[in-house]
Amino acid sequence: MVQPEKKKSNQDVIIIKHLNKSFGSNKVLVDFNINLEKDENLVVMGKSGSGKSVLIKCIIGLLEPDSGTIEIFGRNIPDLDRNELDEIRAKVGFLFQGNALYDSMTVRQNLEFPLRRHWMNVNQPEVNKLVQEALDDVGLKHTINMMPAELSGGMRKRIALARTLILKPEIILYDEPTTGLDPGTAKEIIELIVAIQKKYRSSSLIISHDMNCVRLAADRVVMLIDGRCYAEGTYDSLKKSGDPKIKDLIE
Ligand SMILES: Nc1ncnc2c1ncn2[C@@H]1O[C@H](COP(=O)(O)OP(=O)(O)OP(=O)(O)O)[C@@H](O)[C@H]1O
Repeated sequence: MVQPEKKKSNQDVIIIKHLNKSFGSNKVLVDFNINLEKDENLVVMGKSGSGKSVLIKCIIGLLEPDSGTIEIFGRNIPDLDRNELDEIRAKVGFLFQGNALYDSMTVRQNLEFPLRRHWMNVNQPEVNKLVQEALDDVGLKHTINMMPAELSGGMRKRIALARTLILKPEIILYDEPTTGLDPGTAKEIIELIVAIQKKYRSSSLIISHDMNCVRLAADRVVMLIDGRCYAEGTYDSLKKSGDPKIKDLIE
């Protein structure tokens, strides 16, 4: 097993300890431990069916772990009630794999939606400014009055990212952000993720099995193998590993 490298900072925004989650006899997460440091892009890699989605669902409180703790900003997610979870969700952006845009709403209405839900006191001029700024961040100001169906797959991903960014989240969780995109568009999305992290100094946890995403975006990589954090390190350090399970995943 590859040992963790020396840590960059002591500020962890997510700390997951001894997380266990099974479905019947299927042990998906087994004593799983990771931390997300402030200002880093952490990629969690794993094969199909390894438990990446289960992990992200536990983090956002959609699935209840069997045991273990998931601390975000010092609050243990499984202990929170609906209102407390909502407060945390306003500070933790989540980019869904399928984007989850509302097809019957324009781009503007999609972006206004989280503001109306979480920042009820914000006035219309401020809403307009935030919508423009979020669209500018993803390079799609001209799509403001378009419907999602009029956009390409890459553009829909960018709009979904703009909708995540509009609440200025301190943490962003990405669920397979490049799935379903052609390699060129996927690379653009990865570059955007890196640019966003630099601009807002946010912390990102990215679930992915896309090697380009790992190579280009990850400050640190965690390998989810057999339900555990099997290895952790930079892409370069893991690439040099002789461990067959690591080689199998990274190649
Ligand atoms: N609600 C559920 N009920 C029963 N089993 C589930 C449930 N959700 C996930 N699983 C099981 O947990 C395991 C991990 O699934 P998960 O979706 O987390 O994999 P993944 O790593 O995200 O895969 P992929 O890359 O294909 O999306 C699988 O064996 C799956 O069948």
